[in-house]
Amino acid sequence: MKILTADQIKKCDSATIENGISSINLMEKAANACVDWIQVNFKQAKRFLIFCGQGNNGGDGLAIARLLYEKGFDVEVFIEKNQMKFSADAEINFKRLKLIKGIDINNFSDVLIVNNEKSVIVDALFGYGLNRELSNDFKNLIEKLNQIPVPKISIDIPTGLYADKINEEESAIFKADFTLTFQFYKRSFLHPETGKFCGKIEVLDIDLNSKFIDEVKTDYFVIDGSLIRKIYKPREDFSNKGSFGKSILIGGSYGKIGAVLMSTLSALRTGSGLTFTMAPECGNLILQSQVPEAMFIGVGEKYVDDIEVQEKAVYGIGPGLGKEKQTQKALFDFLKSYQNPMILDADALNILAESQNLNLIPKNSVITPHPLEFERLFGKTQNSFDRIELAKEKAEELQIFIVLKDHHTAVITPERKVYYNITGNSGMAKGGSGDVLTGILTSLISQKYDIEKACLFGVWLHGKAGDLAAAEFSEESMLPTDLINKIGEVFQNLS
Ligand SMILES: NC(=O)C1=CN([C@@H]2O[C@H](COP(=O)(O)OP(=O)(O)OC[C@H]3O[C@@H](n4cnc5c(N)ncnc54)[C@H](O)[C@@H]3O)[C@@H](O)[C@H]2O)[C@H](O)CC1
Ligand SMILES: [K+]
Repeated sequence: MKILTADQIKKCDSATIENGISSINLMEKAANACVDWIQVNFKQAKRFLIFCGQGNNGGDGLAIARLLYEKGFDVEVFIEKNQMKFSADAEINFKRLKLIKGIDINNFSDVLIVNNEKSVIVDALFGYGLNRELSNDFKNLIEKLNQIPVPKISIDIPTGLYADKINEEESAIFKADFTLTFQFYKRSFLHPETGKFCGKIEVLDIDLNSKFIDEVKTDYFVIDGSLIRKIYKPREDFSNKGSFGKSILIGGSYGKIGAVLMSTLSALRTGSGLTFTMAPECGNLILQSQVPEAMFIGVGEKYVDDIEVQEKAVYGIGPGLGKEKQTQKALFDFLKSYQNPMILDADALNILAESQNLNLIPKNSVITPHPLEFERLFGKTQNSFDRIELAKEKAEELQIFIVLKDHHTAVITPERKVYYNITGNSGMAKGGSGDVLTGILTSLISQKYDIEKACLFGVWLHGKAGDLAAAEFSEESMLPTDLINKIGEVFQNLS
């Protein structure tokens, strides 16, 4: 799914309106989509307190108020009465609302303490039109609303957030439990500093012009299920273990054998035909007993001191590797003698960061840093939006894929495209999750998935398996090994 800027969404609205539907009917459609969702998800609610701005986001709110009232809910509307300068469509909806006797129209300043547990606050103050910091009046209102302990729904965007950039520090932002957004994810929903205000996101289809959406150029995408269905290749009949590639997972050191073990198991569960673990001898017994399907290649006693080059294999290097001098030398010797794409993770990235010898990374390789590893490799940035911009530069310069791990992991391609993943949960923020991802990616690439597609599929699969593990064990209790055991269920649901 494409992600558009506020400016592009505005153009998309115009293209939709030019092609038949009037702007007031488009607003009605948007409001109806919200009300349909609210009716299903807030059946028990009695009273909706709807806060409306004067632009089209406010217009949506005014229409939602009318429609909810018609469905039998109690509705109170809050507006800025002292200075009413509605947009044309908001004005029409305001007039329609005034005709209804049963809806109280209050001033923002009339908001009282709401302690009715069946009340819901709806934020329709500003949407993608926000283009400067909020005035103090709005800031105070938002701070007051944020304190009220009832469920909160934002229409299109939580007020105070921009669609596509980060806020100034200390901005007031409405803290939603649910954001009902029209047609597209907005970039701000996907970054940690801003996304935490959105709660659960529901994308509501309002049939915006599909020709415009197909043709509009963007570097930013969300990885959704329909994209994955196009990427997934069911296994062919009449195949053998040689048909599904050879994965070699390199890592482990004394005390950190579990990391490479988890990568190995993940590669197997993702379908790798032949799977090897290249690790120090101290890991042999553990690996052979825990993962008998994998083959063991001993390189060193307590740490990796050599990397063997094998034909037609895909290498995933780094989990539990450590940074011993000999290990560093082994990695550099390997990178100097081997030019095929590989997956580099964890200590392999830390070793590269310390040497700053990043040109040794073979073209089309995949690196999987978390934000701190990214910083060690490429330097500090001010915030996560800047980090993505730097990643685009580096992916292009080095001609590699960067899988930037975060709450919403982003895949950045050498062509500077950015794909945000929306599967996964905070139960995956635990040591070992990254090792699992390395195994999954190595396995998919060894099965001849195109590298970009392997990255998109891999991060999505990882998150999806994590969601299944959280559903069974809770986010607190789920382990990376539970996630590995759910990979199969994700494949079952795909086929
Ligand atoms: N395709 C869709 O997504 C549809 C969206 N709809 C809704 O329309 C809003 C966008 O409406 P717009 O009138 O362009 O902007 P806002 O309501 O967000 O803002 C109004 C207006 O306010 C001014 N402004 C900007 N920043 C500030 C500020 N800090 N303080 C005061 N005033 C400010 C500026 O001039 C804005 O234009 C979208 O989010 C949807 O909710 C349609 O209803 C259906 C199709
Ligand atoms: K809003």
